[in-house]
Amino acid sequence: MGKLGKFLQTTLSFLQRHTFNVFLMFTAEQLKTFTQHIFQSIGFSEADAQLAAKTLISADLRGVDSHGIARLAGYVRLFDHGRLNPKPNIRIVHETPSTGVVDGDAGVGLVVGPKTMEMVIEKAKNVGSGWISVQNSNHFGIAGYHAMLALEHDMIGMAMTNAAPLVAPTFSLEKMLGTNPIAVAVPANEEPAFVADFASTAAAYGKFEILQRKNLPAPLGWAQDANGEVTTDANPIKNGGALLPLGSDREHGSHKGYGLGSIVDIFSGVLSGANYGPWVPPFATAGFMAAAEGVGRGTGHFFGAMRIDGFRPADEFKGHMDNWIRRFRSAQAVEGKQVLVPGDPEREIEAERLRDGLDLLDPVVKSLEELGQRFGITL
Ligand SMILES: NC(=O)c1ccc[n+]([C@@H]2O[C@H](COP(=O)([O-])OP(=O)(O)OC[C@H]3O[C@@H](n4cnc5c(N)ncnc54)[C@H](O)[C@@H]3O)[C@@H](O)[C@H]2O)c1
Ligand SMILES: O=C(O)C[C@H](O)C(=O)O
Repeated sequence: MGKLGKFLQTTLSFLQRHTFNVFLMFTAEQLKTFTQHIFQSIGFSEADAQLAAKTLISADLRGVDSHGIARLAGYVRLFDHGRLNPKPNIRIVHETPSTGVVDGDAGVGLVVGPKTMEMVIEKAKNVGSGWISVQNSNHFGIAGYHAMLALEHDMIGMAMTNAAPLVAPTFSLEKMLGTNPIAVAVPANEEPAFVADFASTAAAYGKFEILQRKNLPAPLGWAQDANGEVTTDANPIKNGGALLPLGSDREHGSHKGYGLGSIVDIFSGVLSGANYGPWVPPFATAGFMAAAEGVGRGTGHFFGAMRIDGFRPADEFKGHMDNWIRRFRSAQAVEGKQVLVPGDPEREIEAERLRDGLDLLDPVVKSLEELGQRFGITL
């Protein structure tokens, strides 16, 4: 199709959406194809664009709306600012049989992550476990996607990353850490896997972005203002404030969230030679693109895989995981509630969204339409 044809198609789709308001449900496949084409438009190979799209849309499918296609424009902004290499040479630069450092060559973490997971899984196959710290990467989306890649190999998977400094450690007025998530995926047999995947802060920054899109305040305990006082500001960073570690304040255990976020930062940044703490380059948050002078290279991640049969026969372990999961789910619950196991909510949403498609908020659709117009791609 010529440029004019593409322009007309994109414009028609825009008019249809806004005139009849009928196209707000999307299938995951539709979003994946659109995302792949956008990544190809900025120079990704077809295979890398496909992989990046699969990683990104896994968030939308799992109900993690903060970290899916809503962030696509952000990744393109990284490219526009010269921070994202569309054709990276992702390679091990230092290793032992079980450990190593990968240089992400300024690629997107959505691709660096799964490729590094393949390397840790290979190491685990050979020597029982594999651990790789990554330097010179960019934002990798949801940590859970990467950790879960180990499951089909009867391995426990782990993934973590450091991120833009938006978080004030306990008693700090300065933003020193990212929202630094941790994911651990553990296989079971009859039951679906245990997948814990969360930021080391009271909430991921993406949850603030959702509140901003909906024009809603933030719950108390998520952020502090410029003076270190509690705030319900859904845009605390713009106004000089900061996000709070898991626990929110010292009395409720923020020192532990601060500790967890620091462990992630040290494993991902200091161990690999990436930037760490306040030097981690910003992601795509509007207005925070300029990278502070670095102490390392790019953003850092940390990945691990452990072979279950390095500990005990895999079937025996997975049988006990089934038992663990069932017992926790059947714990007596408070009125009107049910005890869940990490991974349960996302799996339920994924089944629904695969069946019914998924809805996107208007500002997200608008950002996709703008990308579509720019690159002549129809959503
Ligand atoms: N790439 C980055 O820089 C970055 C930074 C921060 C967060 N993230 C991602 O953002 C996403 C959201 O993070 P978050 O901190 O907002 O997560 P969250 O607070 O929504 O917690 C999600 C986790 O809690 C579990 N869960 C939810 N309800 C539960 C219940 N009742 N019982 C037991 N478990 C339950 C879920 O299964 C999941 O493991 C994650 O996927 C994370 O990896 C990425
Ligand atoms: O947005 C970031 O800088 C990090 C992360 O994706 C988050 O939502 O907390």
